[in-house]
Amino acid sequence: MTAESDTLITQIQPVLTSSYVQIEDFLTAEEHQLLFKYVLERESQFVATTTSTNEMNYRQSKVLYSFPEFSELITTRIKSLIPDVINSLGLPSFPITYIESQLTAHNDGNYFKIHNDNGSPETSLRELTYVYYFHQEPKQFSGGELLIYDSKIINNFYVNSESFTTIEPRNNSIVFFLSRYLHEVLPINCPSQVFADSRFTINGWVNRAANSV
Ligand SMILES: O=C(O)CCC(=O)C(=O)O
Ligand SMILES: [Fe+2]
Repeated sequence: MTAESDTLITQIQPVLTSSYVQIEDFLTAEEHQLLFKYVLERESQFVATTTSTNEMNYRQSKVLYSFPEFSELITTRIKSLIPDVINSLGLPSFPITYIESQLTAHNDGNYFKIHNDNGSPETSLRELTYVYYFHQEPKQFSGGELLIYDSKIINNFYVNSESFTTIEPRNNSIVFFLSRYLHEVLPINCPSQVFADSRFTINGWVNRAANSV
């Protein structure tokens, strides 16, 4: 196919607007405080993140993969919100098998470039992405907005359109969106570079049953 016909196809595809839900006050003040303390005590257990494609310079942040004391609380609460979230996003309901979770810290200069969350065989059952944001008050970083791109379908693939929605990583809020949406985390500016001043998240994926569509 020529570059010219490529351009033509790009131009005629309709833009599919991405939708998302952001819910404030996801944890109680006490839970939020306990979580923050828990994270600070485990700084040494955080490791550098990688991506499933192992591409260089695609993602920079730290992650804690095991935090049973909180992952249980978070996933239980997410399960109770799912019917409302699915409704708000205008999705048909789907059978949920399991919910993944990880805990990340973005500090000065960290970022996550444009990607989707279910593009490989191991991740193809991820239907919904959630991101719970928490940080120290007053906030000690700027940047780190989440951009969710609108889509177009080209040659049977979802690709990002140029338009996007900017989401503020608001303390104690949780965001839900479709895992297939292209999204990115803009670079964080955290002048102190102190771990406690990071942009923290508990984020993960709601997986559907293998035989559901
Ligand atoms: O931290 C965020 O806002 C999004 C993180 C993300 O896209 C991911 O972990 O896949
Ligand atoms: Fe993502």
